[in-house]
Amino acid sequence: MAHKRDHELVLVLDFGGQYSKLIARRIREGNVYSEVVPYDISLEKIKSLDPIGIVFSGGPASVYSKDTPDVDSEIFALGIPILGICYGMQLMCHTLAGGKVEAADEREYGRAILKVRQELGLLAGMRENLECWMSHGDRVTELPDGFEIIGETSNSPVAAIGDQKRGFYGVQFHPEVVHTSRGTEIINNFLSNVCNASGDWTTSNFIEETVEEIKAKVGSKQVICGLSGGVDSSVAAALVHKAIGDQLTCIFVDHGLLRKNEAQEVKETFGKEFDMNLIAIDAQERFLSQLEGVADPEQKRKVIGTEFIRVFEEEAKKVGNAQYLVQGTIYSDVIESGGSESASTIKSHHNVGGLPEDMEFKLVEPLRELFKDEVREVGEELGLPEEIVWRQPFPGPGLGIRVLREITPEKVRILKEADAIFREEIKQAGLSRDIWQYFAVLPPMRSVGVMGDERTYSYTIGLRAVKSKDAMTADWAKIPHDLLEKISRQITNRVPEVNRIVYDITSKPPATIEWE
Ligand SMILES: Nc1ncnc2c1ncn2[C@@H]1O[C@H](COP(=O)(O)OP(=O)(O)OP(=O)(O)O)[C@@H](O)[C@H]1O
Ligand SMILES: O=c1[nH]c(=O)c2[nH+]cn([C@@H]3O[C@H](COP(=O)(O)O)[C@@H](O)[C@H]3O)c2[nH]1
Ligand SMILES: NC(=O)CC[C@H](N)C(=O)O
Ligand SMILES: [Mg+2]
Repeated sequence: MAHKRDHELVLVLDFGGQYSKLIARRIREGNVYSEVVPYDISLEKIKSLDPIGIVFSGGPASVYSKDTPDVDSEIFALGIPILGICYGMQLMCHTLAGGKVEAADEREYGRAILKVRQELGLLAGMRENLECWMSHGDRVTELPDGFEIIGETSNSPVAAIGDQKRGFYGVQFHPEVVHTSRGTEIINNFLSNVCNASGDWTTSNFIEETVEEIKAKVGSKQVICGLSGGVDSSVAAALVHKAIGDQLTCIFVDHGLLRKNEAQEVKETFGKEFDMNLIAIDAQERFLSQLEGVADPEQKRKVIGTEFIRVFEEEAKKVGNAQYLVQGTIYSDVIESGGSESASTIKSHHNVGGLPEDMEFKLVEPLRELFKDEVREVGEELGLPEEIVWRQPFPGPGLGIRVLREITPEKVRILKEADAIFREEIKQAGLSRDIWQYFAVLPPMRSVGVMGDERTYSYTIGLRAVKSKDAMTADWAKIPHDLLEKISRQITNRVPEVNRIVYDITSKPPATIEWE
């Protein structure tokens, strides 16, 4: 996004955090323009941009290690308010006189309860305890001069700090994620109480601008789109179709790793709802043969990413040698694939980090900067049907990353059956809109059981169900025990290869939503 000169600006310095972009989004939602910039941006550049506030993001490094991302200490002399989040707070304490950061005895991931000690600055107006989301292994043990503690959790005595005079604040938790209750208010407090922002920014019209950009980019050329039936590629296809109409051909690939009956359902829905060219490809055999013997999760993702592109290349030749490929890539795919300079690779999403190096397509990814909930808003505004907009996310590599380790046709078949039963039960219980994503996984293990007085040595199925909004953080869904019991009974009765069911009760972080 171009710098909007005439508006107030808050800069987010990116230390490689998973949520850096989310911080900027929250600030813009608070009506102040914000941009993410690399942490090593020069002081001169900062001065020339004249921000009203600066945020230091989180990041994977530890401030006390060697060669970690840091800042020029002069940044604290510019007279600009600063908010440090997680690594950002630790860096502030490590750099300013008097502060100290050490590895914590106990690491802290997921939910924590913040006790507000002082309703000051960031925490103004927040008397009661707040639910907040943590993801750290280091902690601040000594405060820099001038700072005081304004909030604590049971594991982090220094969970929120401030130096009111200089307008410096720090939080160990992440106010930018939806799982931190009142996180938005904390960010708004920083903007209005600390930076004295007037709030002169409004989000511009995404659809109109994007349609114009697509037209300008592809002109009269032929374009293909990888269409999965999921929200992201449907919204991307609808946007591109709005821009260039019949120049677009959508390609749906059945790689043999789809859910039970999915290929049929996607073809039907799209035939009915969309007036677009659609080609369906049966590529089951080629994907499964490429995946034979591949067990490493990252390797599997790369094999799948490459094979997708090979199929698209073949099809592109048949539709006027199309050189543009539309993908429904969204921001979480990008950041998890290690999409910023100092960010870790969490997993290579097939459509970003899993792409082959020799790919020649020019990519058209109109949703690359958006989060899932924003994509859904755009989908609704474009008038896409509810069953598409609110479809639960399904990863491009499909069951390929839910059969853990090596994939065999038998394992895919077992997982398909168990997963279909789980989804059917959730739907029947009326919970499908309540739970964000729910599915079964097949771990690479067997265990002993007894069925009809006979010993069994069979597969375990893991059930995963989470609540989320944007996939950046997630909490496990509290499915009623009697429903879990029914699901367990149904799966073990109806899928003979399975004798044990486990339910995943980890949040993200520390886990991710998928198991691979
Ligand atoms: N079976 C498929 N056939 C063709 N393209 C696919 C397929 N699966 C994934 N893709 C491409 O990869 C992109 C990323 O997949 P991803 O699953 O994240 O998105 P989606 O399927 O569009 O949405 P959702 O996250 O809701 O499932 C898709 O937007 C699409 O362009
Ligand atoms: O298109 C995709 N290609 C992939 O390679 C991929 N991996 C995970 N996902 C989906 O992304 C969201 C976040 O997943 P994780 O918490 O497992 O990282 C969840 O909604 C996942 O289902 C993928 N989508
Ligand atoms: N999320 C973060 O910014 C983590 C900071 C640091 N790596 C820690 O573990 O404490
Ligand atoms: Mg999908």
